[in-house]
Amino acid sequence: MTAQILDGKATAAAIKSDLTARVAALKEKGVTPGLGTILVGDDPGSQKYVAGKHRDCAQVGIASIQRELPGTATQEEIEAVVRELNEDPACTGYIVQLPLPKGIDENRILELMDPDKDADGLHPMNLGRLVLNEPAPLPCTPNGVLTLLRRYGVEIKGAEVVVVGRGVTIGRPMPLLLTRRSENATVTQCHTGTRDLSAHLRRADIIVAAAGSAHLIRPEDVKPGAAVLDVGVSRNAEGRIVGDVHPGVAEVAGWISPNPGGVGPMTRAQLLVNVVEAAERGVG
Ligand SMILES: Nc1nc(=O)c2c([nH]1)NC[C@@H]1CN(c3ccc(C(=O)N[C@@H](CCC(=O)O)C(=O)O)cc3)C=[N+]21
Repeated sequence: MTAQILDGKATAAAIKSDLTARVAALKEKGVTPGLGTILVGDDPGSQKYVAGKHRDCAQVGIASIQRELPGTATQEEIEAVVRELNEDPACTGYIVQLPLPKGIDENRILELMDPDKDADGLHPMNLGRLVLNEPAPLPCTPNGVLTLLRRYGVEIKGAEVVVVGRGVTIGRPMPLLLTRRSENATVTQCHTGTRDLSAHLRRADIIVAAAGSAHLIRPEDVKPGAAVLDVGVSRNAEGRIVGDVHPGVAEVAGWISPNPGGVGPMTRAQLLVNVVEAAERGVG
């Protein structure tokens, strides 16, 4: 058996085409959504991701606001740019590209953001709203995973889901999304302190691998027919992306998300969704 591909690139393209029409409708009402990005330092990976986000914006008609600071920027200098975007009416949503340089208090920066302009869904107010089941912009990567599963008809209701990882962007919010009444999955969260990871994985109908550990998920760990989402990003000696999922898993799984071409493009698409929804709330 060879797994069906959960094609994030194609799904993101479909989402962007839907958003293009919604942005055009907003513009007719006199509202142009604008995505801001704050990038600190010159990490080539971060530069590439941010450039991709602005390319997406151009495709769907969202205005781009780019702020770049040197890696030597102080806490106060970054906070001044956050305040500026909070005040800027042309900026309807923005992100602070993570990670920030060593010595910068990341959480303080996030807390300073206007939660209504939080395009990532990572502001503590919005994470709190998610816990409380209140409407909030959803964290982009977990929401991208969910959208991909829905798009391909993977049964989530009643499914045993294993989330591997407990990072703030994926591991921690993912179970919150999956256990809402609208999803009704049963979730096990595994991490580096898990005693027998394979035992948990082998029972899973859906695996969300967000550990950042190259080829952690091996074919013998996967129940035949399971859906496997590869969220991890490591790089090999040549600088190529290596995911958390061993290539042999494709022979066992029922569905698999490629990496690259899976969850990454979905993350970017959900970011645009958050920006457009925030602008629509402003209009409606
Ligand atoms: N505030 C903040 N928000 C983020 O959403 C955020 C962040 N900080 N910091 C870093 C991570 C990483 N991230 C990715 C987004 C898209 C791809 C993506 O589109 N990847 C392509 C390939 C890109 C390549 O070839 O390098 C793919 O998977 O097909 C990857 C990674 C968002 N992040």
